[in-house]
Amino acid sequence: MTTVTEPPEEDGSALADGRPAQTVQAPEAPHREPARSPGTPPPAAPDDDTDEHPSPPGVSRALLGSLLRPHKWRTALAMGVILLQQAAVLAGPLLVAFAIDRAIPALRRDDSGPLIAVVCVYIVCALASGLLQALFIRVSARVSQDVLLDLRGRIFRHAQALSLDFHERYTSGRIIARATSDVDALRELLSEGLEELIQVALSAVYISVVLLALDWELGAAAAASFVPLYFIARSFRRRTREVYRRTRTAVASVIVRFTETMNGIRPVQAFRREEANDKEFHRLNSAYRRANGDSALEMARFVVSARTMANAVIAAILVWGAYRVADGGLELGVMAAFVLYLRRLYDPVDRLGMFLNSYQSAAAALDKIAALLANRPAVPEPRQPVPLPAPQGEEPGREVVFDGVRFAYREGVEVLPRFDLKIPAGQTVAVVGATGAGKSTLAKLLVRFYDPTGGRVRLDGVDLRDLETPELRRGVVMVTQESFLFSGTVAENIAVGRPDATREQVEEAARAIGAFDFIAALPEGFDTDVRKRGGRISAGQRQLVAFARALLADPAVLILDEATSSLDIPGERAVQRAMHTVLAGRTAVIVAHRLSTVEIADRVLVMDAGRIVEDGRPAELIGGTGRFATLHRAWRDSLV
Ligand SMILES: Nc1ncnc2c1ncn2[C@@H]1O[C@H](COP(=O)(O)OP(=O)(O)OP(=O)(O)O)[C@@H](O)[C@H]1O
Repeated sequence: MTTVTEPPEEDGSALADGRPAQTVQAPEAPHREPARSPGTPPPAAPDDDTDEHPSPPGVSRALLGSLLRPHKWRTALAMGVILLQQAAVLAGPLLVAFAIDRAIPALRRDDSGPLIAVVCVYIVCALASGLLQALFIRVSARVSQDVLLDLRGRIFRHAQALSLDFHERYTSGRIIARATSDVDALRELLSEGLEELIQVALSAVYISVVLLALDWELGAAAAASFVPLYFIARSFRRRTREVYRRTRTAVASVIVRFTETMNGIRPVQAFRREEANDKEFHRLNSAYRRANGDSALEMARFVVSARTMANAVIAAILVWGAYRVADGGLELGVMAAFVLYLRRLYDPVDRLGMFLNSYQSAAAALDKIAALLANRPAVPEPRQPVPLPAPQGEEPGREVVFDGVRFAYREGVEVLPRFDLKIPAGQTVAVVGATGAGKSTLAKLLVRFYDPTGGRVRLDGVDLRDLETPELRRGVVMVTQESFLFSGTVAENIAVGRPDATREQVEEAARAIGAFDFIAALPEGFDTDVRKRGGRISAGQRQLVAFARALLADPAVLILDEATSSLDIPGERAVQRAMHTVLAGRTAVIVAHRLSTVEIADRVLVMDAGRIVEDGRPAELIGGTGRFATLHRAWRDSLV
């Protein structure tokens, strides 16, 4: 890869043993950055946070069901509690009616018993309502927190297990958006919205029953007013579906741009991209604001229509009720209770609006999350795994064969038209060629980041597709050009290659590679945290740590996607020596950028447009008249 990529800052990822773990280092940066000016974050995603596989109808619901199912008893308990709580709250107006129509006349007859009784019941109801509300909040909060914990875990595990192919198109910013702002939208629904809905729905049912019991004619008129309210809510839901989707997409774009700019902060500053990035960020941020504004406008419309309708109903019932009281057909206390209940019936209209707001937002978010979770790894686990044959001899190396391999990243654009290659066990092959010739693609197929579109890649005769991931991971290891450090200590970073390694083995690997001395000189030696001050190590030292990792992993096949960043001469020598150690006895493929590296190879392959155009021992090719000889001569002349 000849594009000069900045060695990335160490990621914050904790040491994790996830797929694709065939690398002892992180997989390559999620997206290649082909033809774009340096410092510009990738053009992907900002306006197109559309999922290639939108979740089919019902998938979001199924996801929600699967999240709630394990908590069905606690959910039922929360429902029971809120039912009782609402009963306690709604007893209030009934008690007022009783006090007016029964207790006060009784007091006039010097009988204070009913008033004392009604006051006692009122106090008990108020206390019970408070306690039950607290219990409901506790139970429902636990359910919602558990659901969110589960969901965040699913997103993380799933994204980590998806193949490189997925990560190259989805971008890490979008995954972060799914796991943060989308999960947050669901949290709002679960922790606040659902409580609102349950309270609104229950109080509507209770109040309707009480109203019907108080006076069935007025009650029926009040209940009938739900019909237009239902239609108003339905039309709000329909109209706003698109607006809320737009909001989710817009917030994802903002997060994507933010994370990508910060990840590439060095080229951004080096190429003075700040102003251009500012403008672009402002555009995306404004789109987010517009989308939020649109949803707030729709909310306002809903609340105004629902409130107007509710007030019209209350006014009509007041007039009708007043006539009936005047006629003596209705007691004044009943009329007062009726109006109080009616107020309570329509007061939650705003809360219904809040619920619909969080519901729409959560539905759009859940849709996005479900679409992400619907992605299947492009390199699936084998149905009937085949074990690798027992190693022949002492050396770890195994034979690698590319057998009629064809490969295309995109349909119709073949990068490897037909590729045949046999690498005997223990051989070190250096692959050279112009940029875009297909060298890294070859490496990616060998580590099974992708499966070939035709033909097969075999390791000791076994198709890579038939190998279980742990076996493939043990057998083939790739050291990518970014010497990636996970957060943790230097020792932990080396042990990524073999998590069960002892401290002695870790130190032994470092010693063999020639990294022991500089690690021992760090403030806390092998226990130095690579992300803390003093733990920062140079690019060459990172490469040595990466080699120690690979040595400890002890794979049969090692792929080195060589770094292009130039090291100083002593640094380069140290890396070369380490390379000798780590390659000994293994089958190795080096995507070589330094011609000095080629000299340590047993064989050189010159690639052009996905084909091998020269193949031979370094000395043979250098002595010949082909492309490699020309290239080598030019390099040697440049050294003089
Ligand atoms: N993820 C991808 N999606 C689509 N096309 C890709 C992808 N990765 C590589 N390509 C294309 O495949 C071809 C081979 O790329 P590859 O990275 O294998 O070349 P390379 O020889 O390693 O080049 P370089 O030395 O510049 O890294 C190029 O045309 C490249 O644009």
